[in-house]
This record gives sequence, C-alpha cells and structure tokens, in this order.
Amino acid sequence: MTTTPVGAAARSETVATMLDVRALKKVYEGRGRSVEAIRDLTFTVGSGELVCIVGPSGAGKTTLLRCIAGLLDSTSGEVVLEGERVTGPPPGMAVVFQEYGRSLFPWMTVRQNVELPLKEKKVPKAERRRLVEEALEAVGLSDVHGAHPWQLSGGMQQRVAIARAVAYEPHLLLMDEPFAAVDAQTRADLEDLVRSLWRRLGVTVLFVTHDIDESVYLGRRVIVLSDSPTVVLEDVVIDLPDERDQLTTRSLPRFAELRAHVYELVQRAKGGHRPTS
Ligand SMILES: Nc1ncnc2c1ncn2[C@@H]1O[C@H](COP(=O)(O)OP(=O)(O)OP(=O)(O)O)[C@@H](O)[C@H]1O
Repeated sequence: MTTTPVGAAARSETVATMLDVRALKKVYEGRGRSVEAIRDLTFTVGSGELVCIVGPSGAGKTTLLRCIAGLLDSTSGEVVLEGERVTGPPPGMAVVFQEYGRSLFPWMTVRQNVELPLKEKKVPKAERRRLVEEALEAVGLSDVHGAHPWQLSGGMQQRVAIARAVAYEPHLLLMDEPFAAVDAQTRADLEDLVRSLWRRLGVTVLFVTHDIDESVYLGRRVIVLSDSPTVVLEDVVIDLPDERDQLTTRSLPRFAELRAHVYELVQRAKGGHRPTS
C-alpha cells in the first residue's frame, strides 16, 4: 500500500495547459439583489487530464462550467482555453449536460442527433459519416442509429449525448453531472465508458459531480469547492492506478482513504469553512 499522504496537488510542469481559470468571480445581479456565486477560483487543467469538480449543492459548479463554456460572462477574472481567452462558446469544446432528455432532439434519429453539430461545423459529408459511425461504435450504440431518442432508455440516451460530444472531436469535454439521472448500474457502466473514451481519445475532461465516490473513481485530480461564495478548498491528487475497474479500484485501501478525505472536505465546505492558506 502506498504511503503517499493525501494532500494538495503539486502542478506538473511537463503537461501543457489546456484550461486556465484565473481569479474567476461571478456575481449575479438582478432586481435590487446580488448573489456572489463565485468569489475567486483559480486552477488549471493540463492537456489530456481528467479532472473532477465536487462541492456542496449551490457551490457554483454549474455557474463555473457555464463561464468555462462561454455561455455566461464572468464578473471579473478570466478563462483561457488553449491560450485564447474565452468570450463565447469556443470551437474546441463540447458539453454533456445532466438533462439528456432535453439535450437531444426527439424528432431526429440517433444518427441525426450525433451528426448535427458536425453539420454546423461544416464537416464534409464523408467525414461526418465516419465520425458519427466511430462515435456510436465507441459508446456501443451502432445498432440503434436509426432509432429516435424516446425509443431508448435513459442510459442509452446519455450515451447518444456522449457520442455527439465525442464525434465533435473536442479538445476539452465538459460534463455537468451527466449521470445524476440514471440508475446505479447504468451509472457505473457510463463511468467506465468515460474513462475508456478518455484513455483512448486523449481528450481533456472536466467532470462536475455531486458524487464523491464517482469523483475519486474517475479523476486524476478532484478539485473540491467551498460553499458559495466559492473558492477552491483543495486540489486533491488521486494517485490510484490508471487501470481502474469498479470492483478492484473501489476496494483498494487507498480509494477508501481518498474518498474519506474528499468527503471530509465537502463536509467542511458545507460548514462554511474556507481554505487555510
Ligand atoms: N441565474 C441566476 N441568478 C441568480 N442567482 C443564481 C443564478 N444561477 C445560480 N444562482 C445562484 O448562484 C449560486 C450557485 O449556483 P449553481 O447552480 O452554480 O451551483 P451548483 O453548485 O451547480 O448547485 P447544485 O449542486 O445544486 O446543482 C447559488 O446560490 C444560486 O442560487
């Protein structure tokens, strides 16, 4: 068993930075009332990393992802993706939301749903065909390409949403609690799907979840957010082997240590604690 202490992440200088969030602050203003959702968030995600974000409900996770996705303006600070400041939805990014039911078009087939962003990106037809086929195969849905989303289970619909994101060949894949609405068994399968796609495609993934076990199982790092107004409470290195499976990994003593550590941090965050440094 490893004796590495559970602790804050040391930044690796050898990995190129994909995403740089600098002193991000977001205050919602409206009707004589202002809500400081995010106070000061600074972190980076290296190219090819899989980083999870956890924090108490209302910690500003969705607000953060919306700022990163260029869907929401920050109050101050900045988001830099591959060296370019984000001022609107950037071309190299795809997002998978929790509400797969609302993110897929019910009148389109699975294939048409996956193909749509590629058409908008003006990818030539033959290339589109190849990308759609590869993506559907990667998520195990080649045989249902002609079906409509409403003919599929929730887990299958979320696979379609993942295929659509993957076909787009994003450099950064943002996932906002993507498995919150599926059953536990499907969730485990989808977690393994994300890990296998990440390892195979080398895409950078930023994954927001409520689920502490899920964050430790998936991530190489887990960034724990404080209660709102939000700061980074701790950036935890998940030093588990890259080969992971639901049974073996989750029974490792190190997994239990890391889970306990992240759990304790989230509990502290709920109590309104701020980082000590
Ligand atoms: N459009 C908005 N206008 C005003 N306040 C908002 C708006 N959206 C979010 N907030 C507030 O900002 C804070 C952070 O919300 P956000 O949805 O980003 O948190 P979250 O961590 O994603 O929550 P959850 O885990 O419950 O989904 C909350 O206090 C919320 O009430």
